[in-house]
Amino acid sequence: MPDLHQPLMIITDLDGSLLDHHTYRWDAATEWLTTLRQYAVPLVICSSKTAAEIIPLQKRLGISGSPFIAENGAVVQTHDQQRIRLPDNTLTYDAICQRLASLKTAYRFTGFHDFSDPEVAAMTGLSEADAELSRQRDASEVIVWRDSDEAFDQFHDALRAEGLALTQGGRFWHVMPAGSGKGEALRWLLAHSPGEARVTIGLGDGPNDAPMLDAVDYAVVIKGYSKTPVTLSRSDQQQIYHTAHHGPEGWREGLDYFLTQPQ
Ligand SMILES: O=C(O)[C@@H](COP(=O)(O)O)O[C@H]1O[C@H](CO)[C@@H](O)[C@H](O)[C@H]1O
Repeated sequence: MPDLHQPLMIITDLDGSLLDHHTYRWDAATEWLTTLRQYAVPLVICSSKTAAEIIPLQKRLGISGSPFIAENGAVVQTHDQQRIRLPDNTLTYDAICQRLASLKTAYRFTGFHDFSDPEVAAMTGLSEADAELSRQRDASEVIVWRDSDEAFDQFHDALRAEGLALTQGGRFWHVMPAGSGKGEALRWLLAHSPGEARVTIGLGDGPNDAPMLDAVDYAVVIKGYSKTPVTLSRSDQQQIYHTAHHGPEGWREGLDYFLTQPQ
């Protein structure tokens, strides 16, 4: 079991994990946030939210300046505040939107690019100001699917042919460059982090968190609301914990499980 006296790193998803799925509050996690600060354990956000959303949130969480993973792994900000797009720093948001626009004649879907701030606010429960931050995307698009299941499979193939990948968050589908993802981004960030190797604990609730939860030493699968289960490829069951609670209560439960058990 990991313990607070060894070099640790916590990697966390936001919506439905550290943040409540509906209210975006994190009250149940505050005690652990204080403890992690006391022990100087880095807390790395790994979310499908944008950098524009994550930076003010880091400030409110007291972790400003920490590296983070945004847009499902298509964007990474390093310890020295360099922001890069993965996998190869080339595919911009505009380029992704252009490729998606070419598929709009064949399939029915709507992206954050096409919605207004009030529309995104109404779908998500974010304020209009926060919805605006969620629409400041650098390297991935969020979409609402409006076509049939059959068309969805063909759409997925068409995306692959365009060099794009698809993943599912708690609320939305996300289109990003092929080869990017939360797991790839975490591996990249760990490889580019200075200092000693750290034992990693990851927490997430959605199918898009699975690659991140496969890439950490200890995985907390937080009870989510998505109908799609979180399926991990790893088989080391002793290093995986499934919570009974949703959101920040589950987040607290997961850290309690791995960090407060007698050694
Ligand atoms: O797809 C979704 O359900 C969420 C998931 O975000 P996480 O990876 O769970 O932090 O992300 C989208 O919606 C959020 C609002 O509910 C926005 O804040 C994000 O920018 C957007 O990517």
